[in-house]
Amino acid sequence: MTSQPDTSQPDISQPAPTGAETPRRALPMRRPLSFVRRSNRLKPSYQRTWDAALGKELLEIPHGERDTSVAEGFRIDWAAEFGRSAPIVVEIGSGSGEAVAHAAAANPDTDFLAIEVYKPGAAQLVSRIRREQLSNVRVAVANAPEVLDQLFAPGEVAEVWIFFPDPWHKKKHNKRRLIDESFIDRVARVLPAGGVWRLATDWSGYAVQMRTLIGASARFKNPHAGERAGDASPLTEVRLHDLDAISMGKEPAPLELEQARDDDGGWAPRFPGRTQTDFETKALAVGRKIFDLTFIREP
Ligand SMILES: C[S@@+](CC[C@H](N)C(=O)[O-])C[C@H]1O[C@@H](n2cnc3c(N)ncnc32)[C@H](O)[C@@H]1O
Repeated sequence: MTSQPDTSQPDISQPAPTGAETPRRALPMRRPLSFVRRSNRLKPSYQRTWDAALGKELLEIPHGERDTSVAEGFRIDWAAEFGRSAPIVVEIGSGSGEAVAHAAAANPDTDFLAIEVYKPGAAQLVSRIRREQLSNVRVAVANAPEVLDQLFAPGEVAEVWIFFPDPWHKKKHNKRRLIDESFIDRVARVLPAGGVWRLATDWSGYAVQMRTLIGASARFKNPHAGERAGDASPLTEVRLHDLDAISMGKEPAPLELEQARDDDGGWAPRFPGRTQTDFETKALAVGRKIFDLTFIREP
């Protein structure tokens, strides 16, 4: 079902500028995509919903050279789009939108933008939004780094959520991971001081990468630094039994307690606003552990 990744894309490896004085800008550079291009074909019923929602719940985004890019100069006035001024939560990689739809229904005073490149997933979300008559969600089918750069002014987003980003767990694919230094700068730009970045992953290597990279950024603070360390850390448990290998049906190579012990911790408690998606349910069913992280934008 999957085709070869499109590598003819803008490189987004350069840090985006940050700070209240920083304007929006697009970065036409080269970097591997964090997603593999899959079939965009929709079932007829979803196609009908898609057509009806285009320009309404489904943002009509003019694309550049790729169908997932955002055309240079395209902007959205969010207050006009939602018909009000309310905090905006951006969920990146929404999949079929279980989490964002659930959160939008529970938080009618907050506006939500779901960003997803996979059209059939976005179509499911659009269908859900219409079925549940949620007026506070919009869907952007485009590459998330470009959406952040071009569609938001500095400090315009109250929270950024990324739950279960594609793990790209093979070493040779690690460079495709969405969360790297340049992406951290992008998120920092759109959040105001005190803004919140919530993440979750079921892949311990990616969890450590997030904890290390974002934790090292002067722009973010981990409000749970040092918490859930040692025996209380999910990382200790994963390493001790090599749960990642077991969950993939591979021969485990468990570590001795001394090497397995995660003395750093820093894991957040499960964010109560994050509903359990099918994706997480499947991960738990094969014995994977979930890592939650929260970071606060520093002034
Ligand atoms: C593993 S799925 C998780 C879906 C959902 N968050 C959940 O918990 O069920 C990751 C999603 O991120 C999307 N994605 C990956 N890179 C993206 C990007 N650069 N921009 C937008 N979506 C992206 C993928 O298409 C995929 O649907």
